[in-house]
Amino acid sequence: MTAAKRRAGSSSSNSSGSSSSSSSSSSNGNEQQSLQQQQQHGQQQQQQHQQHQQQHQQAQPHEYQQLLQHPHHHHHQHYSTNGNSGNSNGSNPQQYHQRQQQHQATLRDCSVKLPLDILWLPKSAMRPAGPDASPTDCILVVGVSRPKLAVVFLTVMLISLFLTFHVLYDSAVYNIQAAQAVHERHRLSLAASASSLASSSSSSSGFSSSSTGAASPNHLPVFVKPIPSSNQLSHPMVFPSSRVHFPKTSRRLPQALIIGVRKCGTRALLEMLYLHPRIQKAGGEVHFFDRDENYLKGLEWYRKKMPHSFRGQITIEKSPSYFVSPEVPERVRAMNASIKLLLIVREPVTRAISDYTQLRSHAATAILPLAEKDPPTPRESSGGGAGGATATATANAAAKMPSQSQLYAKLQSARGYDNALVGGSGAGAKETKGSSSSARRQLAGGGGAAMTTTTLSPMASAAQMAAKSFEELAIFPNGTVNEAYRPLSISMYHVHLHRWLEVFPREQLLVVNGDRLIEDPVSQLKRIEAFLGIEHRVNSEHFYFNETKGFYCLRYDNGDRCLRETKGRKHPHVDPVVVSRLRKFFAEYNQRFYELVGEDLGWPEE
Ligand SMILES: Nc1ncnc2c1ncn2[C@@H]1O[C@H](COP(=O)(O)OS(=O)(=O)O)[C@@H](OP(=O)(O)O)[C@H]1O
Repeated sequence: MTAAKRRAGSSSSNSSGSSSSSSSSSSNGNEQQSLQQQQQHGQQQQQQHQQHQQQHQQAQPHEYQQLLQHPHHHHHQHYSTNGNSGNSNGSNPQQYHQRQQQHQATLRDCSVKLPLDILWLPKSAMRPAGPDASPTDCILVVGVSRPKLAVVFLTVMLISLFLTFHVLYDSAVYNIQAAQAVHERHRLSLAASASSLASSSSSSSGFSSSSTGAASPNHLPVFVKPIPSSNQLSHPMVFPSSRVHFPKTSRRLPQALIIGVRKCGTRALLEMLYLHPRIQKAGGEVHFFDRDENYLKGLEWYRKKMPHSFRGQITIEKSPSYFVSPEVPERVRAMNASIKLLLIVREPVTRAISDYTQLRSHAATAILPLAEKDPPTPRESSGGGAGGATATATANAAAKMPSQSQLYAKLQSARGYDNALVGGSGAGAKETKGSSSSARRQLAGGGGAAMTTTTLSPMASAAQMAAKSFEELAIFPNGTVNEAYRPLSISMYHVHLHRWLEVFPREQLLVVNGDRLIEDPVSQLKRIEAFLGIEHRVNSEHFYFNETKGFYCLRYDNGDRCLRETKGRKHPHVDPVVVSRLRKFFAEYNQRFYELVGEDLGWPEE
């Protein structure tokens, strides 16, 4: 084989040598002369070639016959004859045949080992020699001596090529997605900063940053994870500094849901879980299952609201009002019957007070600018236009404030309670769209005996809401508990949980103790990791206790974060007699809840 190649090399160098001599002659004479010379030269070459072929065929006619009949065998002879014919022709024919046999034996050995045979032949061997054929024209014949092995060999090569291409493609896609994620985070960060200037509302909370250092307890700056620098990307999952990079991400429907309960630490739970490299979270509350207008948009709409995740990661969404919305369990099951459900609960009275604190805060935020501006036109708000607006606000102040429609939307959401149940018909009731009078009743103190039927303007409603104390709203003057008061009815956990357990098996739902999550997050997270089937990764190094905030804050590679100021609000003082009264009231409900979940959470009964 090597000798055959050498032969081919020398043939080609002869060929180039002759072409260079022809070019030198053309440069010496005129064009016609050189043309004639070239023609003569060509004819000479043809004659030489024909002579050479005739000699060759005469000397070894049987080789060409063998070639046509048995090219592999011919190859061996051709190789040995061409490699040694000069010497062998002049030597002892016996020695020649011995050498021939040795060569053939060696080549047979090689052909056994290699699946491919490469045969280097003059082209003339494959077709009748024509006038234009040159002795230097050769043809490379590749024969397959072991076809099965060759097929395997080619398949492996093709697969390798495909995989290489695939990896390159994936890494390109990954880079594009990474760039988009950075851009998106940058956008969110700017939006969060803008909204924090406009208002301190807490619709879908993020973080406040303690890493900025200057945060005062009363006005912590709003924080949505920091804008990453080009070489320091903050997302602990998508851009891990010391984590494995998986090539492909896509938006996936959630495999786990935090279904509630409102004000029990749903945000804290989600952010803490997000410390785990196997968890991805939907940024805001999507309200897919509890809002008809979203649900009708379909699962594809919902999926697009989900973050990009790698294969093997778990996407989690939280919308606390899922827990109290009657139609949600069935809808969730229709999406994924084996979804894992996380329910975080707190001691019911504390939860109710927290709920009241948030509602009052929303009402207060809404009421101030409303009092300083004209009431909105009907086009701006569905909430009616009456109200004691004054025209004293300066244009400057107005420019800094959120728009009327924004404020009314906020107020609506405070009244609408995230579209979950309200008022007079107890814990299982559901708000019907546009039932603003029932919402107003809620703001004014709930249903029951003390329920007012007066139609109130949004501002008046908000004013009432902000003015009434928790005690007034929770307990009627006659001393009975206002069960229809929504912060209380949501705390009747067993009523809502019952609906879920009619649809999902108990083992698909994990009850997280929200009070313990505040005091000892790691122990609760361990349980959740086990429930979700992911390795234990979130530990005490991920947390530090922030004295100013009075809560654990989260520790990332690139800084420390506390939840924003709407999480961990200071609660108003509530008369201990009322607290005790409510705890007694809830004792029976709590027992039923313990029975449902199979665990005594030990909430105080007075
Ligand atoms: N680490 C940490 N930091 C701050 N806040 C924490 C934390 N862990 C739990 N919590 C408690 O979370 C309560 C808010 O609950 P939610 O996030 O479910 O509220 S919401 O329904 O989404 O509005 C919030 O309730 P309030 O204290 O009444 O504000 C907190 O008590």
